[in-house]
Amino acid sequence: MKKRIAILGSTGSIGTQTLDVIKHHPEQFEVAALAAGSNIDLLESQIFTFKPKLVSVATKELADRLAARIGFGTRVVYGDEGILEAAAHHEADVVVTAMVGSQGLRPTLAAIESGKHIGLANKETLVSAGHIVTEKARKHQVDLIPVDSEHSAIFQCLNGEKREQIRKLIVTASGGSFRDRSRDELKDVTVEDALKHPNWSMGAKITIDSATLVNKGLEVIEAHWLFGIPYEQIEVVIHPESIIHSMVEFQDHSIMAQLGNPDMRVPIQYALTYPNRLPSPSAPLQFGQLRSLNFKSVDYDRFPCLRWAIECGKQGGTATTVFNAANEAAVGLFLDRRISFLEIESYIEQAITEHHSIPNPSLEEIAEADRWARASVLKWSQA
Ligand SMILES: NC(=O)C1=CN([C@@H]2O[C@H](COP(=O)(O)OP(=O)(O)OC[C@H]3O[C@@H](n4cnc5c(N)ncnc54)[C@H](OP(=O)(O)O)[C@@H]3O)[C@@H](O)[C@H]2O)C=CC1
Ligand SMILES: CC(=O)[C@@H](O)[C@H](O)COP(=O)(O)O
Ligand SMILES: [Mn+2]
Repeated sequence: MKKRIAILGSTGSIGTQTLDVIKHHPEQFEVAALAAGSNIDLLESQIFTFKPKLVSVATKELADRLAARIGFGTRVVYGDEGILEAAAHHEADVVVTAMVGSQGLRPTLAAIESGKHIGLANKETLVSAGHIVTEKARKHQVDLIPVDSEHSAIFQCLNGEKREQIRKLIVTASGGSFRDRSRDELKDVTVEDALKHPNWSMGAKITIDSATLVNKGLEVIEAHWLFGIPYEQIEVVIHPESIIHSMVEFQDHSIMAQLGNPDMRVPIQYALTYPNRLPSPSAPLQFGQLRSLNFKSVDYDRFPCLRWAIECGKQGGTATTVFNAANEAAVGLFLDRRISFLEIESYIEQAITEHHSIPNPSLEEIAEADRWARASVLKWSQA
């Protein structure tokens, strides 16, 4: 029987690559539901190709325009309710969370409550509310299968290993668009400069996060929640080639690594086929053409956001919620060219400094902390 997939964020980088994987294995997968924001042109062609039962878009106006263009086979819904409906669609077995930001939290929880296994790309949900998401997944007995390349690598390295025998997780970082620039050289960098990731082609927000190393901070927190490993046992190492996607060191100092070309279709496909594997549309790694693999330790003064993320993770409660929301707000302002690149860091620092973390927060407390951080960053940027 085919596995039925719902994708939240089908028109983005992860969403389109998920559909590419599905297209390569029509005998294995079918699409039950898609949710997008406002790119209804692309969504229309996805509906034509994959024939989902339900699609969701951001607004009623977009839904009406889309419904007028397509036939009757696909129901069109919209807004917050629409995406929740897509997340909980009765014909979906696996939901791929490929939206950006903590707005993915409620749909992810809705999918878990409906018993769907999660292909988790939307790392911000775990950063914002890791204890709630993981506890709900445990209660509903659903798998949180990582899509993020580092976490997929760790997940693959851990196959069959005992958690208590892990010495540490080693998360690799490319260093992002500005890895060869000093802090002084970062003052006047442009949005275009920041969007040039050395190895990966990704959506705008995560590409900026890579440049500040916020992405690596989010990933350390994500690893903590996904694998239940204390922060003290998670190390970040700079690996400029992005060929080793991450590693696990065991008690006996043996290290397992997962390697491959930087192509997200590999971890996406593994999340869909787990525990099995299928041939991949990605290009295989050619060792003969690899010149070298390099590593160096992180300079936490050069990249303070990574240090703050780990500190917030150790603090727990709403500290990571605020770290994440302040970053989302600041990156949005940077992409809109309303603040400079280095101001992203300043606003994150201000937000985590002013916030008093609430331990073991409820969903409402998380929503309130998230709102506070966004509103504060906006206010500070206008002062
Ligand atoms: N890109 C990558 O390689 C990787 C991404 N990730 C994570 O995956 C997630 C997605 O990233 P990425 O694919 O790069 O992001 P993109 O910006 O490329 O895509 C975001 C998607 O979310 C959709 N969206 C936006 N607003 C809404 C809304 N209100 N309701 C429903 N859908 C909405 C967009 O729709 P539309 O365009 O139609 O408005 C789009 O489909 C992020 O959490 C990121 O950190 C993790 C590892 C790698
Ligand atoms: C593809 C992926 O998983 C991204 O999160 C990627 O890891 C970004 O690379 P860096 O954050 O290491 O620059
Ligand atoms: Mn990653």
